Amino acid sequence: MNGVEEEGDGGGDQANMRILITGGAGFIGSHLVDRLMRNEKNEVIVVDNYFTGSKDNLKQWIGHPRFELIRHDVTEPLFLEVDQIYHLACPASPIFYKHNPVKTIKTNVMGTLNMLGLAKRVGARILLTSTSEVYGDPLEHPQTESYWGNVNPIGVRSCYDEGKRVAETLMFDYHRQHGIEIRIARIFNTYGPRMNIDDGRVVSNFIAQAIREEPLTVQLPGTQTRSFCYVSDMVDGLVRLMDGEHTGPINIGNPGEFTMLELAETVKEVKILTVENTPDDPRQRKPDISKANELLGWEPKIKLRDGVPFMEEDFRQRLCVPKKA
Ligand SMILES: NC(=O)c1ccc[n+]([C@@H]2O[C@H](COP(=O)([O-])OP(=O)(O)OC[C@H]3O[C@@H](n4cnc5c(N)ncnc54)[C@H](O)[C@@H]3O)[C@@H](O)[C@H]2O)c1
Ligand SMILES: O=c1ccn([C@@H]2O[C@H](COP(=O)(O)OP(=O)(O)O[C@H]3OC[C@@H](O)[C@H](O)[C@H]3O)[C@@H](O)[C@H]2O)c(=O)[nH]1
Repeated sequence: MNGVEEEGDGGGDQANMRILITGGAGFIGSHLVDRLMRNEKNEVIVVDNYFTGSKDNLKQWIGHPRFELIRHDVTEPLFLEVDQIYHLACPASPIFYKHNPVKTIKTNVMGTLNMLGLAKRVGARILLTSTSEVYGDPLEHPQTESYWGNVNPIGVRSCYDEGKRVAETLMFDYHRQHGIEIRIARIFNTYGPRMNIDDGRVVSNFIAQAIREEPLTVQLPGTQTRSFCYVSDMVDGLVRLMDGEHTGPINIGNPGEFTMLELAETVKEVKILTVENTPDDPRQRKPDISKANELLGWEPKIKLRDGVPFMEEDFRQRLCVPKKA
């Protein structure tokens, strides 16, 4: 995939696993589909409402006998027979999740409740893709899983970060009360091919702007930091977590930390335009990944400077802008 050699057999040692991926038409979800489909014992079902995802991301699998794609909104109940559920469905880019905050929190709360109900009915193991945003604007750095976070409960990001916090609570309550097998990944900023070109997240914005020869929009102050994980590393971490013995929550992310100004320089040395930021933007973010390392034997392999060119190549193809000789 995209110049990066992938590991593993697609996960799932057990014979003939039927695996549901909610949000599987999105960025991370579609790469997870590719990975799980490589194991011939896996049957993969994707449900997605196409809010931020696209059938195009799954075009190589449509019509495959072990693959099924269902248009469905996870805020509605779902009745299927599956062995594992990767529950990703939720808009992830701040511009999209703030666009309809009520729908975002419904997706996090009702969507997770519905998927837990499904897991309970059929005895499936369920993995939630939670987020580093549960740490809010963190007062501890780097962030370990034991940190409870610094989150504004009534801010414009709350539909997402508080939504994911409730989703984590629901996962643990179902686990304690009903014995459901749960896994929680706290994902840190992830990038790679297939991100929506107009997704609004910083890496996709900068790469699209550089290709279009537009100034890179660095939101003030520009010294805020993020840690960026390449998507193949992320998918590998998610599969290890699902197939391992630990509930989590476990941070999955790349600890390499960059300011937004440094990121702009990594993408390309072009003109930078500083623009206003939005409220409650976390000032710093970096995962402590000791737990993922010890419990899952996982660590990221792709450095930012190596991953960005794969994404640039994908964006150039989709924007039909070849690289200048
Ligand atoms: N990419 C990151 O940096 C990052 C970081 C932390 C957490 N996550 C989490 O990982 C998951 C996937 O993120 P992504 O980056 O691939 O985002 P994405 O927006 O590309 O994918 C989300 C998918 O969920 C679908 N979806 C949204 N609401 C739905 C609903 N109500 N019913 C059914 N489908 C719905 C969308 O159409 C899309 O296909 C999300 O849960 C996100 O919160 C991502
Ligand atoms: O064009 C841009 C876009 C964003 N930014 C800055 O880049 C930083 C990262 O912003 P993004 O929108 O990419 O993502 P955020 O880190 O704020 O949120 C993300 O966190 C983890 C996941 O849960 C989600 O994918 C998303 O909520 C912010 O400080 C933002 O101010 C820019 O400087 N310029």
